[in-house]
Amino acid sequence: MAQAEDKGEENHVLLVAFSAQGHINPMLRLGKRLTAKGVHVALATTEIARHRILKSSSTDAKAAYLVAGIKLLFFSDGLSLDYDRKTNLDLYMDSLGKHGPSNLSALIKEHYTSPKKLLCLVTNPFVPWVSDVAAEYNIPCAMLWIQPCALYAIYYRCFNKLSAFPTLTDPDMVVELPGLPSMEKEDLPSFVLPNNPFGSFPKLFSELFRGMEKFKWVLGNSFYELEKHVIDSMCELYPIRPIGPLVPPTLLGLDQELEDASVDMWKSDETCIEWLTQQPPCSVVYVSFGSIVVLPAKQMEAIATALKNAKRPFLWVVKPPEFPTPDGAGQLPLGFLEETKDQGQVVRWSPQTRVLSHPAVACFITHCGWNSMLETICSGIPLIAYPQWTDQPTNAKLIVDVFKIGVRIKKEVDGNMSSEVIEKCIEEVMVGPMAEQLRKTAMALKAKARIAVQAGGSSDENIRLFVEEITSDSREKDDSPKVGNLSHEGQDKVRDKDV
Ligand SMILES: O=c1ccn([C@@H]2O[C@H](COP(=O)(O)OP(=O)(O)O)[C@@H](O)[C@H]2O)c(=O)[nH]1
Ligand SMILES: O=C(/C=C/c1ccccc1)O[C@@H]1O[C@H](CO)[C@@H](O)[C@H](O)[C@H]1O
Repeated sequence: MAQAEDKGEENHVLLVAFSAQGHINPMLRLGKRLTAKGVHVALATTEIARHRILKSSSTDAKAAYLVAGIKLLFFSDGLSLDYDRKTNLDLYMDSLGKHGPSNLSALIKEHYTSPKKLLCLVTNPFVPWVSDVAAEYNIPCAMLWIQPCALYAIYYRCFNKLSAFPTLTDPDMVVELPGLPSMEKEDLPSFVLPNNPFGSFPKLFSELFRGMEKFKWVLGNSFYELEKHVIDSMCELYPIRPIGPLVPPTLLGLDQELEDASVDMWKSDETCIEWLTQQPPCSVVYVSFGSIVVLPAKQMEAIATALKNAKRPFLWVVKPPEFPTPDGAGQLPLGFLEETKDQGQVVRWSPQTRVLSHPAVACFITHCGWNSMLETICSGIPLIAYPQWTDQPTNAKLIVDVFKIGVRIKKEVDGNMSSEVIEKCIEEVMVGPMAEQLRKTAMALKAKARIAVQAGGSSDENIRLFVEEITSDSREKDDSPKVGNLSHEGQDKVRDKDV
């Protein structure tokens, strides 16, 4: 097994990621941007990720430990590999918070001849305790915020009690925050609502956002031109430096960088690319709810009926639930595959970034996971939002009212979606003046994303600044938070490159 021994070299950064598909990959892509600037990078995550990566046979054993020059290291979250973490979320987060720090600390001792060789640790929001491990070794700590900067601003204000949020006595209040549109309760992240059933997340975020001084840098997986108002709104509080979008280089037109830094936790079904190639340009409705969401049977039925009635080619990712339940959640309605065999394809896991950038794909029905959204923005196609939990409701609000690149499936009063509403949304984004406008806006955002990551673009400049600061000798002399963005002057220069 390859190990992250430092072989006496200087300039190491250790990234620490929560073990989820949508958390590890943006961290790896940040790692790749750092290695490109001469930094040695390793990524530590929990054993459950190793287990999943090895099980997905598209990743061979060797690749499971080395990705685009980044070494992967694993530590235990204190639970057995077959434990149902998703159903017992609070217990999982508790165990990770209890066992993670000492196990990560042991990993650092084991893999680095001297922790002093580490320029910094970079963590993400679900493992905020990494900053305490960094402090134990006197290493500075950065956080990669892996959701929109809007979510960073909302949580910061909510958990520092800087603005009013819904309560049990006033559950329907409208939230007004600088740099963001007015938000009703269905637009807010589920973790700030009084009926949120997962107590571990408000506890985790409360500790994180009240102790932000532990992070010398906050980097964001977004780009300035996408979220400028909300990014600017955080300048006076605790600034966030956007360095994204952290998506595969092929989606960004970075042709000189062919290799992506990512892992697959499930084996993707490549046959759908062949199928897409047989479809007319801009005709296919792509549907996926990401790696975690499992839709109730009733909602699966509504989507199935809408796709059938829309009479358009579709590609639907139906990922079998890890722990199936007798109520049919996450399962296709009986007979659907047979009835639609000439109309569409169903796969268990798709090569999503290749799908989104395929000329046959017209739009994406999505749960609004932030990685999926960034990948779609970089592909320049419109979205149909059907958010479920966590950041997704706010991401849906951004799609419709801020980025203006999609529509949202409105829920019925019982909280379900009707097949008629889904079908209407499909028509809205496929044909007519609204569809045309959405597509135009989506293409313009795609162009802005590309400019942000190119040499001299806003995100590239923020990465350059970060590397300059972590590698400069200032560590001993200056421990103050380096949380500022580019100077306004610098930001203005970058802004002038707006398309
Ligand atoms: O069939 C699929 C579905 C999803 N993904 C990838 O899985 C990630 C999902 O992350 P996201 O933040 O969108 O949602 P999550 O799965 O974390 O809820 C994205 O990078 C997708 O490209 C994929 O490769 N194939
Ligand atoms: O937030 C998660 C994963 C949560 C999880 C998984 C397993 C057990 C407990 C919790 O994943 C997604 O991350 C994306 C980036 O933060 C986000 O945009 C998506 O909405 C999440 O689904």
